[in-house]
Amino acid sequence: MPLYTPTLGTKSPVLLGHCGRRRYCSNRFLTPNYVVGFQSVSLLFSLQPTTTITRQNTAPRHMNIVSLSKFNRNCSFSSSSIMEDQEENMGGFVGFMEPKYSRELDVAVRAVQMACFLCQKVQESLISKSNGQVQSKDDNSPVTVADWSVQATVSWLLSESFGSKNVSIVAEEDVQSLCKVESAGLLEVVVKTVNDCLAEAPRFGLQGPQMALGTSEVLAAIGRCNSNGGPIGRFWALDPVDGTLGFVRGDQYAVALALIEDGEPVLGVLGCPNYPMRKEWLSYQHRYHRIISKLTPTTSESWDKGCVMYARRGSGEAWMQPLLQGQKKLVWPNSARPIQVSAIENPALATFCEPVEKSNSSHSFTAGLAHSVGLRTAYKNFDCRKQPLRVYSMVKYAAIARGDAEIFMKFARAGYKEKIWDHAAGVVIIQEAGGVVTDAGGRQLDFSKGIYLEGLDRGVIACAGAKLHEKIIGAVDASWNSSSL
Ligand SMILES: Nc1ncnc2c1ncn2[C@@H]1O[C@H](COP(=O)(O)O)[C@@H](OP(=O)(O)O)[C@H]1O
Ligand SMILES: [Mg+2]
Repeated sequence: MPLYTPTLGTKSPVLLGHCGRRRYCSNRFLTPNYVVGFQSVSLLFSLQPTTTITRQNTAPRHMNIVSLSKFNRNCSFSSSSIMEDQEENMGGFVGFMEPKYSRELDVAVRAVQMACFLCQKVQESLISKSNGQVQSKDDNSPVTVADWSVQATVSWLLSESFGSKNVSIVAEEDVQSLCKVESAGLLEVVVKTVNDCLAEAPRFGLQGPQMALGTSEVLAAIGRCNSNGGPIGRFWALDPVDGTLGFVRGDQYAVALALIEDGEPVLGVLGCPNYPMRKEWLSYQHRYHRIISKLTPTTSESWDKGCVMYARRGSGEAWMQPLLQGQKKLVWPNSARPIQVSAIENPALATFCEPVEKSNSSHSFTAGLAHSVGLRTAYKNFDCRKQPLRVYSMVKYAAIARGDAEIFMKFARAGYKEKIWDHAAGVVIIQEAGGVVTDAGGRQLDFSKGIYLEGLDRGVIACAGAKLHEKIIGAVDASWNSSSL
């Protein structure tokens, strides 16, 4: 049986079990059925799957807590001993039983952590050097540096981890424009940015290159992301910097990575470097966050920490871990905690979010919907006008998954085709956190038709629960014909 060995440190895999929907082992989220796992695997095997031993706080440190309430048949077993520092919380996957895609999820989360680290550095220099005056993406601007560099870095890390022959990636940037003579300066900065980031790989539990990558290797890594997706086999969908406008404005943006197999997203990882811990701060500009952070003592839960959310299809769990700070080393599970959608079902109590730019989604149409179902809206900035929560990028998906908002709606202008990398990671995370994501016709988004969400009916609707979802779908049907969309 395959044995998953964590990439971090010299310690052995963890012996915690994962057992179906919402039964994860975590000190903070204990479920009733636990057994004590011992270093002796034969002893553990001798226990019946239904055996229940209540967890005792006095359990010796060399023991671990293993939930055997339901063995997942897809799991495999490892005979390795226990990591003490991983006892606290498993953060989504484990070594003792190895659910499918464990290794892919491990590498993806670490790679997104690194990508966020890279983006933070670029965004920081953007804000400090340009005083907010930044060029658009097409003009060899610093944001382009982040886009290219994240794509190269993630592509290189995935290829190193799984072998380039086994890795197929669909991503936003294509390599041609970077190969032009006039892009030589930009390419130089990208190569440096990628190497600076990859030099930190061991800190994130991944292997970096032995020598700095040359220009051709960086271009090759970017160029490898040329898959067209499709219905068969496995590919990664990457949006290196989602919410470009948010990024250049020093506001919200996300790094989104999903693994799609046979047309279905099976893993979703969303890095949200500016995701505030308080939802009210989502609609503030970055500069307000900076002021607030100076006034508010920084705690481990502070807004500027940023986070990575992730989920595996069918696990019934979604997780959030903070971004790695300073020079710290990523020790799994990196204080991960489970996240869940909000329990609010009453539209009058629900908050809805949507894109900041009305060119990306019709604000007037969603305002009509909000009114017709009686949605509450969030207060924006300091002016107390009632507004929905308008946030750049897939951070909106993150807000639903974490329970900070209940509804996300996007209705692009007619003719605009949504791309798979703008949704795949968020869909898995929301669904595993307990939410619902469909098009406005109530159908699952179709990730099997290439790079676009072909056949999307009108718009995307994500909700914390089925009741809210049903109401929104009904409201769309009722008002669509009279809309200008
Ligand atoms: N006219 C349009 N209508 C709808 N979506 C658009 C659009 N133009 C760009 N987008 C997509 O919307 C994403 C940003 O989402 P949001 O508006 O929610 O912040 C963009 O991602 P990138 O910023 O990665 O290009 C892009 O994929
Ligand atoms: Mg995008």
